[in-house]
Amino acid sequence: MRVLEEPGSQPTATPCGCVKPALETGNLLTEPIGYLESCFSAKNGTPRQPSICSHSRACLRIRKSIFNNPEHSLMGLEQFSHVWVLFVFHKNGHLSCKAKVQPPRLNGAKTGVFSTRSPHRPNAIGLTLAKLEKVEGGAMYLSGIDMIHGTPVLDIKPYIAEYDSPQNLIEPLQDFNLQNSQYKPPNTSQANGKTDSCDQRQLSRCDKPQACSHTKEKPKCPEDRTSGENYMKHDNSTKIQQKFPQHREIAADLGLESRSDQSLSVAEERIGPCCLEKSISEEDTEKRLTVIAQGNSAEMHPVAPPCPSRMADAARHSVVPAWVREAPVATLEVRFTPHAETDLKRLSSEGEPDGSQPSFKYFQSAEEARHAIEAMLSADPRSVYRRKLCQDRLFYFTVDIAHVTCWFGDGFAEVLRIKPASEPVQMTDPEESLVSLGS
Ligand SMILES: C[S@@+](CC[C@H](N)C(=O)[O-])C[C@H]1O[C@@H](n2cnc3c(N)ncnc32)[C@H](O)[C@@H]1O
Repeated sequence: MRVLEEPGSQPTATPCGCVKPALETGNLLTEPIGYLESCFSAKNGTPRQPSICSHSRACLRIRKSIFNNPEHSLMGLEQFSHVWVLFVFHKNGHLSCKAKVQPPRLNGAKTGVFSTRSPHRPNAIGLTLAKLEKVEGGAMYLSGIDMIHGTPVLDIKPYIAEYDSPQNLIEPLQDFNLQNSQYKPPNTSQANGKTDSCDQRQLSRCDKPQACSHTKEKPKCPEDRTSGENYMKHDNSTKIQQKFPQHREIAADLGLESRSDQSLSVAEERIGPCCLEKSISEEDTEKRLTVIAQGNSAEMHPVAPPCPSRMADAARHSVVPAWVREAPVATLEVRFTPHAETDLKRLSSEGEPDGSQPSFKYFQSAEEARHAIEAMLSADPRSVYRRKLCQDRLFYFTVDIAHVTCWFGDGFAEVLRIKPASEPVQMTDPEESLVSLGS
């Protein structure tokens, strides 16, 4: 194997004579394409991953200093449902990082920084998969985010399941004989030595059935999502998980359905939609999976003898260490005191004098705000330190215009008070106006 020599860190001179950090050395000078307007104003209480709170919303406006016509850069993006957001953890406080970190899920134990999603890494770059709600001019509206207000965004890329998810490989692996490693081409065009080009793959999404029949889902034509009216109040009821209702039922049948969606997604990811379908389509109704309850998590082991398709399924699905799935802390029950309930109602009706319009900037209703608060708290947003040593301390966070005060007891979080956020969010980019949170 060729060893790559580390290039010198000398800056290179461009033809025009100016000195720029060299791309070749990886010394990239970044310039944010925009600064995120997010419903989270501070790190405290912000979900640790985007999947935790589907109602969390944000807007990204492409800066005019990047493109004269920002809307040109977003052309075509509205045809995608999800985007990767690359951003800077600008509120890390410092640049240094450690080789080993303590992710909250490991409850104090250490692991290598590159095996985690820790914000503290050599290059403070974050990666979030967000739902793209709408594109409007030079702005895109996102949901399911875990970044705070003012986060500098470096890049946006469309999420393409066919490229980005092992579960969605274009070529089914059923014909891949794992024992003799002989690959049988799945169709004639490939048998002729031709493979689909990237462009063909993309175009085929709408025109013809996809090769992978995992989800039994009909391919969808992208709808024009530029025309919606008000993004921030967009109906966000369609969740990705709803694409697999049959899997939900089966998982429930297997005793995996839980109050949160966590165990189910574990089931789906562990054995995959294909396996789940197979386990009931076979006449033998004996459960082919053993469910071993471990605390609040469920682990599944296939007990049937491995068959080629099962092995192919295993090869197709991604693998993660157990600690990622087995949260050391239970999902918390979230309660609101009567006082907090009243606060929430008052806050949501303060927008209009007659109380007809909610005053939230990102949430559509008090109910949605409530769901978001529940989602954030049930995932226990406290640091390991706080969880272990400051159990009895009050916990505060701000989401949208709500400043939430709560406390944690054994297995629950209780919201005590919700008042209007008083601190306006500091702007990161002075040239551009961001949505200001707070009153
Ligand atoms: C664990 S990181 C994961 C981010 C991303 N999904 C990833 O995997 O790279 C998410 C946490 O980063 C913190 N965070 C979000 N935006 C930040 C920012 N701009 N600067 C520093 N920390 C931030 C919040 O505390 C949030 O809970």
